[in-house]
Amino acid sequence: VDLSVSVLGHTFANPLMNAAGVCCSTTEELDSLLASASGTLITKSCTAQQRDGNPAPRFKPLPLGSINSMGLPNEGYEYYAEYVSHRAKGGAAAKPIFFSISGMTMQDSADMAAKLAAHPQGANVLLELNLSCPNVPGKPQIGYDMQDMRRYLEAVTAVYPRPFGVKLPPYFDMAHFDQAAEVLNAFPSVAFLTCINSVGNGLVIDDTCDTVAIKPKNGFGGIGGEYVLPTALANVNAFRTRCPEKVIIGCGGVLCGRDAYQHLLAGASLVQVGTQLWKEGPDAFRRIRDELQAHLARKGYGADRDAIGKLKVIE
Ligand SMILES: O=C(O)c1[nH]c(=O)[nH]c(=O)c1Cl
Repeated sequence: VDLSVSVLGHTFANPLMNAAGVCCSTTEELDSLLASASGTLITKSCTAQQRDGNPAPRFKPLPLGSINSMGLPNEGYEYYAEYVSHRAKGGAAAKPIFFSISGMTMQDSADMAAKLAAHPQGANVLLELNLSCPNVPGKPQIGYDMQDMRRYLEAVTAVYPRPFGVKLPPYFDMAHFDQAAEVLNAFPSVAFLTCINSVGNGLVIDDTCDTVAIKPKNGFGGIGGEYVLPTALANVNAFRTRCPEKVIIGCGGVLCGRDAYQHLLAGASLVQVGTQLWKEGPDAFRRIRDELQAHLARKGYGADRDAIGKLKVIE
């Protein structure tokens, strides 16, 4: 089965990649993804300057997923810009690299986007603008404020001439799907949507000691893993149908090849792996890729792209 996917001006050997934030904060981690069976990779969401992030414990793996309130720890924009200078390749050896930006202010995001636009490897980098970090105390999610989201996209499109994408939070109401899609469709250069970021502000309790699992925000943090697959699939499909000109990247609840297949059916062209990558390491990509390949073959598909958006409803 041909797993290659050609979207956004690039061809990927397969649709799998990491979710921003997981196994992608340092050169070593990023190189481990580059060496893995993933189709491509994305850098940790960066801010203008290096950040330590929230106090630990700030991440906990769980039987059915994970909770995190990292607080945007990252090495700063220049570190990741330097990384893509050596690693992003065009031409035959292409492994285009996604670059996640999550400025502490709109101005910071616009400034970093302008720098990325001028980057020598700019044509081999795909910007994913993070509008959905749920874990910086005092900073409400941009993706949940439609006017804020519009202002952000106006500021970034004013300085970033290339097609780019946004990392969206999960929405849970049809009216919100409609409102968000209306804003996003007003920006043709927003070429892809990554659905979803973690389900914000869950609370995990360790009842052996009657205590919350993580320290920041009195234990409130973003939920990932098995818990979120139905919500992720709904968001992939909702934006697939509302934004037909945009590419959808699925993220959320992918543990195995069949989960990735479900994201394709829902309308995703690429599929990100977060919590399961954290638990299993980059070898997860070979396993999930082979499982996806086997599943598509069993279903009689010649290529994974033939499955994209093929979800049937009950008439
Ligand atoms: O706390 C984080 O660093 C974080 N954690 C998430 O679950 N999603 C994000 O976009 C970010 Cl930026």
